[in-house]
Parts: sequence; C-alpha cells; structure tokens
Amino acid sequence: MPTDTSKPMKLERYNSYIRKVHSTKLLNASSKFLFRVTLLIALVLILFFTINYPPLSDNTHSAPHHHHRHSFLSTSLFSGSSLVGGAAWEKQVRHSSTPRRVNGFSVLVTGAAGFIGSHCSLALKKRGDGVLGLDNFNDYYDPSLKRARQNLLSKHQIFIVEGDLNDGPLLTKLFDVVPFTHVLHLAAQAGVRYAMQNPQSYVKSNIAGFVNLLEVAKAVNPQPAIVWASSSSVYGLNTENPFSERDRTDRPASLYAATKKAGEEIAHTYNHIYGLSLTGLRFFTVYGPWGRPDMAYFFFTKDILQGKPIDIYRTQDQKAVARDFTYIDDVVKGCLGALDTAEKSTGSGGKKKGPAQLRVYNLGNTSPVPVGRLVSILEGLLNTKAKKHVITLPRNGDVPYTHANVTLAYKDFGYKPTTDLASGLRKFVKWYVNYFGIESKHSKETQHFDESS
Ligand SMILES: O=C(O)[C@H]1O[C@H](OP(=O)(O)OP(=O)(O)OC[C@H]2O[C@@H](n3ccc(=O)[nH]c3=O)[C@H](O)[C@@H]2O)[C@H](O)[C@@H](O)[C@@H]1O
Repeated sequence: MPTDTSKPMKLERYNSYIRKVHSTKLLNASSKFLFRVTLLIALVLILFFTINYPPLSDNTHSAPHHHHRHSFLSTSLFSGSSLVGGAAWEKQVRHSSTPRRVNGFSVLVTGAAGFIGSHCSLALKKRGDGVLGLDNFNDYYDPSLKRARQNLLSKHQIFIVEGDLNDGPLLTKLFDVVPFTHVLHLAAQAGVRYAMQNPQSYVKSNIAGFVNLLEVAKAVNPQPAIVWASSSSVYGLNTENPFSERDRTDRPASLYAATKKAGEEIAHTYNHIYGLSLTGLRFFTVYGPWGRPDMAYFFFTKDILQGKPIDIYRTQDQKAVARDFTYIDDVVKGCLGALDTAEKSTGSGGKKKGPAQLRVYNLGNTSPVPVGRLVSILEGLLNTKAKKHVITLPRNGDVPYTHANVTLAYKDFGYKPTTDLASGLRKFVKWYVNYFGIESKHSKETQHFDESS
C-alpha cells in the first residue's frame, strides 16, 4: 500500500491557501483603509478650499479675514465688470488719468464714489487734471447713492476702478499703468458712532488700508505726493477753543478718532523713512449735496419729511452739542489748495533721498452751530415741524463741540470758508428733494436743478 503522501501535501496546500486568504484579506483591509484615508483627505481639502477661496462674487467687506485671497483672485481676473489688466481696461485707466492742461496733475482719488471724493474728482477734472477713482462700493450706506455719483463722474470722463485699498496687487497695477503725481486719499470707514458696532472695519480701512496704500506709494517711481483725510475728531477731549493744529490730539473719544490719529502717526513714519510727501486734512463735519446718509443733517431731513422723531443730543451737563459744520464746496477748495501746494516726495525705489513735506491742516468753517439750530434751519427749509426728542448724549464716542482755527490753511493755501450753515443746507435740501423726487413746493422751485451742483 503506497504511503499516503497527500496528507503533508494537502496540509502544505491548505497552509498556503490560508496564507493567501490572509494576505488577500490584509490587502483588502489595507486598500479599504487607504481608500477611506484618501476620501477623508479629499473631503478635508474640499472643505479647506471652500472656506479659504470664496467665489469671486463674494462681497469683499463681508468677510474681512478672507480679503487677501479674495483680492488676489479679483485682481488677477476681474474687478467689477471690467477685466483688470486688459487692454480696454488700461485704456480707460489712462484716458481718465491724463491731464488736459499744461503741467496738470494725474490724481488717484480713493473713495471717489464717496461724498467728498466725488466732489473733488469733479473739481479736479473740470480744471484739467487727470483723475482716476478707486472705490470698493461697500454697503456701509446705500451703495445706490455711490453708483449715482459714479454715473455723474463717468459723464465727466472719470473712471472709477472697483477695488479695495487692501488689494496691494491692484494698487501696484494702477501705478504700473499711470505714474500718478498725486494721491487724494479719501477712502475710509467714516462715522463716529458706528465704530462701536463694527470696530474691525475701521482698523481694516483706516489703518491696514492706509498702510497698504503707503507701502505701494513708497515703492513706486516716481513716488506721488499724498493728501489724505484725517478728521476733526482727533481733537477728542481737547478743551482749547478754537482747535488749533498745535493742540493735543492724544485723547480720542472714539475708535474712529483713534484710527484717524493713528493715520497721522503712520504718515509721520512713511514721511520719515521713505521721503513721502504727506498732508493730512482734518475735516470738520462736512455736509452738502450728494452727502452721506449716515450723517445727522441727512437723516434728520429724511425723518422730518417722513414725520419720524429725531434725537437731539445735549451734553451730560445739559448744554447744547455743537459742530463746526463745513460746506462741501469750501472743503473741495481746501483739498485742491493742499494738492496745489504739496511738494514732491523725495524718495525713489523705496529709499529716502532727502527730507520731505509733512503737513496737517484744519479744514473747518470756524463757526460752531448747536444741533438744535441745525434742526430749526431744516424745519424752515422743509416747511415741516420736526418731532424732537432732546436726549443726553449717549456714551457713543461723540464730543460735545468742535470749532476749527483755520489760520494755517489760510496762510499756506488761502483757505477761506464762505458758506454759512443756512445757505449750505438750502443747497443740500434743494438737491435732496430733486434726487429723491420728493413732490413738494420745493421740487417745483428747483425744476432747473443742475445735477452737478
Ligand atoms: O468732523 C469730523 O471729523 C466728523 O464729522 C462727522 O461726525 P459728526 O460731527 O459726529 O457728524 P454727525 O454724525 O452728522 O453728527 C452731527 C451732530 O449731530 C449730533 N447728533 C447725531 C445724531 C443724532 O441722532 N442726534 C444728534 O444730535 C452729533 O452729536 C453731532 O454733534 C462725520 O460723520 C465723520 O465722518 C467726520 O470725521
């Protein structure tokens, strides 16, 4: 009987079968594991990109911390509806910036769709300077008013690039296309009381945005001279009267004021290190046609016409709160005067070559008016009684009064305000009833309104 050799063979086959099964199982298990890990990584990556690279249509100011990535994309591809960097876009930029007078300026106006920005842009263009606007059209107040100002500017051949101050590549691109002689930097997060609701927006525009602009301006060749908007609010708790540029400005009463004061210090630094010519203008409660709807004179007019109550602030010790309300045309003259007397920056290639001009001026009206008086003037112009709530000034960053000494601006560029509050408000109301199509005896009186007034 042959010996059964099949047993060890079978055993061997069985063992090898078991090994195979195990290794296949192992293989199956490890490939399943690998597959799951890959899936997980893919999901994590998708999540990461969704969070960090929002779609292009995203609103830049709704998500400040995403801003840099977003702006990189928007700069590389689109800004608003026009292709940034494209031939047609460059042509528009150049055309808008080219002066039409001998020795005319090429001015980059930031915040050109804003109140003071739009008025200054028109004034510069009318006298033959080249003007390019930059504005992010944010929705701090109704952007349709900014669009309307943009339309007005485009009728005068002024192009506004839609973009943010914090968009470094965009700013660099603009300076690549145009060797701006001047920057009139008016883009900012304005408003004293809103700083308590949205403090970060002040840091983002008034500090980070300003630094970004200065970084670009110091690096370009030639460096432009910069005139920019500071604020009367830097005087804060100052008690000297009237306010002079020599007074203390180290006690701001609001974050808004603190960011403007920070701007003045930052200006000092860039002037000192890089030779940038810098002029800060401390505006005093500027008002007029095409004004800002967040300001008291504007929303008082709206509320009075709609029969809504208005709050009139009084100080803690029940004194009237007063402002040195300054009419827009006077401020525009001040801005142009500052530009005309701005000396050239002295640096080149990011290096200082010699001392450069550093200035600060008050641009006010020199006659403070109590808020109650502002309301009576409006009541007269609107022929409607206001529902007045007189309340004690809430702790909201407001200061009790402002009053400008403008001797310095007068001495250096002949600044002389000529419009009193009653005449200025008359012009504002005339614009207001026309712009909003309000049917009253006022609109009949003003049928022949000139939209650029
Ligand atoms: O001069 C400036 O530097 C500042 O002027 C204005 O700030 P403000 O003077 O507070 O102007 P409004 O907000 O229009 O207020 C005008 C006056 O009305 C008062 N007010 C405001 C709102 C209100 O409901 N009731 C009221 O009595 C304020 O206390 C203030 O005295 C601008 O809003 C700032 O952007 C600018 O920088």
